[in-house]
Amino acid sequence: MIEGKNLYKIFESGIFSKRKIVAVDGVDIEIKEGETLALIGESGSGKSTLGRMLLMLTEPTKGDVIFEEKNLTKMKKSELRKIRRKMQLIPQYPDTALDPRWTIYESIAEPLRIHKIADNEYDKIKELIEIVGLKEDHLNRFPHELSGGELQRAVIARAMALNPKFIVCDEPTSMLDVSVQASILNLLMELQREKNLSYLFITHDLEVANIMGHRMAVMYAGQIVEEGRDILEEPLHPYTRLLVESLKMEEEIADTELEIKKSLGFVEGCKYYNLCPHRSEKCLREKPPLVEVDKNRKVRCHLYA
Ligand SMILES: Nc1ncnc2c1ncn2[C@@H]1O[C@H](COP(=O)(O)OP(=O)(O)OP(=O)(O)O)[C@@H](O)[C@H]1O
Repeated sequence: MIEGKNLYKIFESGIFSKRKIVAVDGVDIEIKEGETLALIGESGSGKSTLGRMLLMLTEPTKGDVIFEEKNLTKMKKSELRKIRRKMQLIPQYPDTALDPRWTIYESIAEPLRIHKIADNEYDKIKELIEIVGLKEDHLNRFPHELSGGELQRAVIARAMALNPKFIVCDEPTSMLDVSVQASILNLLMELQREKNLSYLFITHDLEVANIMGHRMAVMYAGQIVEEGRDILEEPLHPYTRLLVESLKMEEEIADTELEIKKSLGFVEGCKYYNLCPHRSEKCLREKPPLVEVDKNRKVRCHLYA
């Protein structure tokens, strides 16, 4: 469905002495219909640049992008514009994807208007926000009046407006709380099942990559160093092995910290519990509220609650 062949992107920076940055260094990549390829790698390894090249938002320095058997790199701008509606981007920061001066309704309506779609615009938009789990009431709000999770749902609704076939999800949940993250990942998986979407899912989180990806590709310094299924169970490249080992170490550290906290009775309750001469059972179990003892003084202690 979409393929990148021998893709390179070389950026030039600096005004006087031009410095070349090889962001993507000869990548071959293929994503099939209904498939998610999870792309992992550290910051600066070229993941976003590769994603943007597949969408032709960043022009490749060299190489080809083939989408539904058409070579996008050889297309005229006018032809490309028609194809673009089938390819969308869900970015890391949902607030940058929506105009802060527009209501959510206007933001979702914009692509429909540009592509002159939907006679019954309101019904179409209402249907879209219901699909992503928002309510009609959200439509008249501005982006700053929505939570991070709601905002990302609105961005997904906008991306879905033109019935895309391929979506680059660029760290779509990394700015969200863990509980909200899970619901957005579930929504993306549901949409994929219903609409047979293909995703390039960019993340630096191995666990998220493992949940989302049918296959995984590991990127390092602009190159794909390992690709395939079950990579985390049996990593081959030394860099992938290092990533998997650090994940295991992080999990072990988190488990140990939790055990220590539990043994100290610190999981909930008062942070000063261990040292406090006035501690009680309640202090161990319940986090004390910050109470106003008089007009000029507040204290976080159960003795005053
Ligand atoms: N427009 C640009 N001009 C110059 N250099 C750029 C540009 N965009 C990206 N780069 C450089 O290309 C390299 C790859 O950047 P890219 O954003 O693709 O990495 P990434 O893996 O997505 O990182 P992150 O996870 O932090 O988003 C980096 O060295 C970056 O500084």
